[in-house]
Amino acid sequence: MTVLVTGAAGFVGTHVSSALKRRGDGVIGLDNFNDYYDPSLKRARQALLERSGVFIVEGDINDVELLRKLFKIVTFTHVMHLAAQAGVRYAMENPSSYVHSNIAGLVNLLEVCKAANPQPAIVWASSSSVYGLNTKVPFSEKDRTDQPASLYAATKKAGEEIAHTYNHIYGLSLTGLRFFTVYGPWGRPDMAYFFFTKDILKGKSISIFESANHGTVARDFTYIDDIVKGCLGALDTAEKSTGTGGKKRGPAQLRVFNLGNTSPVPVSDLVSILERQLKVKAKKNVIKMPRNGDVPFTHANISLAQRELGYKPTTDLQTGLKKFVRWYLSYYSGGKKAAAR
Ligand SMILES: NC(=O)c1ccc[n+]([C@@H]2O[C@H](COP(=O)([O-])OP(=O)(O)OC[C@H]3O[C@@H](n4cnc5c(N)ncnc54)[C@H](O)[C@@H]3O)[C@@H](O)[C@H]2O)c1
Ligand SMILES: O=C(O)[C@H]1O[C@H](OP(=O)(O)OP(=O)(O)OC[C@H]2O[C@@H](n3ccc(=O)[nH]c3=O)[C@H](O)[C@@H]2O)[C@H](O)[C@@H](O)[C@H]1O
Repeated sequence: MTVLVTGAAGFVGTHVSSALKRRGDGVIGLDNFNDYYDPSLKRARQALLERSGVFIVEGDINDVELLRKLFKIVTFTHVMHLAAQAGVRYAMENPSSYVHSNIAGLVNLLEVCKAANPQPAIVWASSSSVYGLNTKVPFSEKDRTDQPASLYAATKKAGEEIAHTYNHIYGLSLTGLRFFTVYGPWGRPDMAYFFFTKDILKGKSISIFESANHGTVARDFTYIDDIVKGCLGALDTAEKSTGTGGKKRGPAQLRVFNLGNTSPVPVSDLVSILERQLKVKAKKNVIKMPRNGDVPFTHANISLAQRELGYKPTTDLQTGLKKFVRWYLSYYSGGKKAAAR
C-alpha cells in the first residue's frame, strides 16, 4: 500500500510511519510542525523517520492546493489521518485551533480524497474522549457519545459525523479509531505521564486530580506499540472506497473501533510507578479535578477491534512506562542526537 500519513511528525504518526516503512509500504508524511508543543521534538522525530527513508512534506491539511498536488503526484491507496489539535485542556485556551485542524482540516482532506481517482481508503484518529461523562463501563462503540465534556471531544465526535456523510454521499471507505490515552517513547510533552516525569526529576510539585467526593481519576493507558498494531490492522482490513472522482458507485465501508488496554489505572498509581522507576519521590498535591474538560475515568471494551482487526494489546503500564523513562532519560540527558539514532 502507499499511505499518506498526516500528522507524521507527531507522536503516533512517527511510530505508525516507521512501522509501515519497516514492513515495506510506501509512506509520505504531511505535518505543519506547529508549536503546540516543542517543535524541536517534531524535528527530531522527522530526522529519525528520514533515516528510514520516510519523508515529511511540511504543510497544513487546510492547504487545498498542496493536498491536490500531492494526490496528483502520488497515487495513495490509503490515508492514515492523525493530524489534529490534540489535548483536552488546551481547548480552553485556544478553541480556534481545534476548529482549524479537527473540523476545517478534516473536511478539506475528505474533499480532496473524494475527488481523487482512485479514492483512497481512510483510517483516522477519533478519541476515547467522545464517551464524555458516560458512567456505563467499559465503553463500547454503541454507547452514547452525545455528551462531550470538552471542545476537543466535541470536534472528535463531529469528525465521526462528518465521516459518515462523506461515506454516505461519496462512497469513501472510512475507519475511525478511538485511541485511549496513548503513551510511550517520543511521546507528547503536554501529557501527564510526560510532564510528571520531567517535574519529578526536577523536584517540582505535580498535581494529581481527584474527582468529586475524593474519587480517583483513572485512565485506560495504552502503549504506543499496541496502538500502532491497531492502526495497521485497520489499514489492512480497510475496504476500497467505491466512488471515483467524487461520484459514489456503491455502498462503502464505515467503521469505528476502541483501541485501549481494558485495564484503567488510577493516576496516583501511574505516579507511584514513575517514582519507583525514576528512583525519586514526587512532590504531590492532590487537587479536585478542575472543570477543564477532563473526565474522571476511561475504560475501553475492545472486543470489536479484537474480532475485526485482530487487535490484542500486550504491554502493561509498568512495562510501557519503563520503555518511556528509558527513552526520556536518553533523549533529554544523553543528548537529543543520541536518542534520535
Ligand atoms: N496521544 C493520545 O493519547 C491520543 C488519544 C486519542 C486520540 N489521539 C489522536 O491521535 C492523533 C495523533 O495524536 P498524537 O498524540 O500523535 O498528537 P501530536 O500532537 O503529537 O500529533 C499531531 C500532529 O499533527 C500535526 N498537525 C496538527 N494540526 C495540523 C494541521 N492543521 N495540518 C498539518 N499538521 C497538523 C502536529 O504538528 C502534530 O505533529 C490526533 O488526531 C489525536 O487527537 C491521541
Ligand atoms: O484518550 C484520549 O482521547 C485523550 O487522551 C489524552 O488525554 P488524557 O487522557 O486527559 O491524558 P493526560 O492529559 O495525559 O491526563 C492523564 C490523566 O492525568 C490527569 N491529570 C492531568 C494533568 C495533571 O496535572 N494532573 C492529572 O492528574 C488527567 O485528569 C487524566 O486523568 C490526550 O491528551 C488527548 O489528546 C485525548 O486524545
